[in-house]
Amino acid sequence: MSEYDVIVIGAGPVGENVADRVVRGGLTAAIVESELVGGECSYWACMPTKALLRDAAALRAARRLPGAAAAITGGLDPAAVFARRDRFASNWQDDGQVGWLDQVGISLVRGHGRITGRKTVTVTAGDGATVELTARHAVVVATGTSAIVPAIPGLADAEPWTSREAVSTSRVPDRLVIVGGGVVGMEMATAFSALGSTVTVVARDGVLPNVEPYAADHVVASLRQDGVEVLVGDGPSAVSRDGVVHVSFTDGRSLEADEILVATGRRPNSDDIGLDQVGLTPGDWLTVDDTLRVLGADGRPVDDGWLYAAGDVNHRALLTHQGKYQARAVGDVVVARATGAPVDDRPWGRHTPTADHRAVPQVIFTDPEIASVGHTVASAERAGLRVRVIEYDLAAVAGASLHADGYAGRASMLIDEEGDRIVGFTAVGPDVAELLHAATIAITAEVPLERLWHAVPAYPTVSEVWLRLLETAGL
Ligand SMILES: Cc1cc2nc3c(=O)[nH]c(=O)nc-3n(C[C@H](O)[C@H](O)[C@H](O)COP(=O)(O)OP(=O)(O)OC[C@H]3O[C@@H](n4cnc5c(N)ncnc54)[C@H](O)[C@@H]3O)c2cc1C
Ligand SMILES: NC(=O)c1ccc[n+]([C@@H]2O[C@H](COP(=O)([O-])OP(=O)(O)OC[C@H]3O[C@@H](n4cnc5c(N)ncnc54)[C@H](O)[C@@H]3O)[C@@H](O)[C@H]2O)c1
Repeated sequence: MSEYDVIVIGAGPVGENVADRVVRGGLTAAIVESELVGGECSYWACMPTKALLRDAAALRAARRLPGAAAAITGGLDPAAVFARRDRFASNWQDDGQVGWLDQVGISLVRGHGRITGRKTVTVTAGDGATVELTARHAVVVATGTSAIVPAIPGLADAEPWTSREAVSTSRVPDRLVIVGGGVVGMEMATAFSALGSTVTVVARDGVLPNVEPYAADHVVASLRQDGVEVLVGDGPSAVSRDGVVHVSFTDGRSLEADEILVATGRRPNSDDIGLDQVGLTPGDWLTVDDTLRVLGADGRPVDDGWLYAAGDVNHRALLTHQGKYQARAVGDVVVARATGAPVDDRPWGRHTPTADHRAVPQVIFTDPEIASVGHTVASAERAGLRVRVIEYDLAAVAGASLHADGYAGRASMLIDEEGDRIVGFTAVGPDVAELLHAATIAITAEVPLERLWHAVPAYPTVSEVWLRLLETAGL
């Protein structure tokens, strides 16, 4: 049996950052990992997907400028794209990250972790050997999520790709069907269409339902222009594979493909981590309080509050940067509670990841990109906020028209009618990703509009849209 101050289950980006903060705070930490240190993000999600998308984005950017376009003599080289992707996925080897754990003094225990008692985690290694770890102060669950494969007749037997297979393949299928019009589905449609696949997206419930509809419309129009078929409103009723994949729909239509990718959302990796030991239901998302202590059915921290959950598994925001923000807060609060230092759990306090509720930034790396933070019109309505919507055509911004010929895009901001502060921002257009952090700062810092008026965007940059939005708002 080994004893540590803190045990973290899951060495994805979130678990690694929790352990790092704990060790920086002077405590000892062990991290348990059943696959690769670095988690989904490093090997099968953020990094490799963005590597798959980046070459095509650079090529499109050059094609939008006549002089640069004249220099392009060939198309995308899939083998070179896959080779660069392999580098960004560290060739699915975790020695680099293991070396970092060692360097900062975090103990790695390889194997599957399960809670087997109060502050106790039993780790089962690949060869079946077990080791029992106990925590003096806290156990933090950071086990992430896995792809959902929906119960469509024949789908599982047809051995569909999930995001893992799509992201790690070195093969471009001639015809690719993507089930799901969410973020994974639309990014992969963008990537594989550029790599040369004929892509059909089956977006039963619409495309990118959580962003402003105008932004999703821009992406759909652009994908359709590139030959991607986007089917909205119907889902597959049956799937089979006999060399090729056959997809049937409820209205009698059917289509054939060489590969099928399921991108229909995520489920928490919580089915086999011993949740029953603390009175919770295996397979559920973990509900947490504002310092990320796991809550029981009675709404109170389970046991006496030694169990925490951070990252995807608590379902607050399924994004790496937001999970790492939670990790910094939870690592620090565990140290504070262990050492008797003050806990700052007020909204926006040091130990409270309040931005999860107010200002979650996201970039969707489609063509065009979508950058958003805070509320959309729909989410503001659901939250009962009265907002004023200000929109502006990005094509009318000097910096945007210089950036690319035929620049098409749009930006909007939502102003809280009562507070006169921005509570939401969305932009869609080529290379809007880097516009986002200004909006994130404006929202988290609750900058009054009359002060924002003095933040002058440089000319001629795409950021000049800020000035245009403020002018449109009447300032
Ligand atoms: C295709 C795709 C693209 C994405 N792109 C982006 C993006 O561009 N930007 C962004 O911000 N987010 C992106 N995301 C989301 C991002 O990947 C997740 O938000 C992030 O990985 C969550 O980190 P995590 O540490 O909570 O979980 P994970 O990264 O899933 O890590 C959890 C770790 O826990 C381990 N584990 C699980 N159970 C156990 C156990 N019982 N014992 C031991 N170890 C265990 C797992 O093996 C894994 O290593 C993307 C997701 C997908 C699917
Ligand atoms: N750039 C980024 O930030 C980025 C990139 C990829 C993923 N992610 C994160 O990963 C998470 C998971 O993404 P995702 O796209 O897997 O999930 P998602 O929940 O965003 O989208 C899944 C979509 O599949 C649809 N769907 C479900 N069942 C279906 C069926 N039977 N037939 C057809 N459609 C069906 C849903 O209506 C939904 O629109 C997201 O929450 C996102 O935040 C982020």
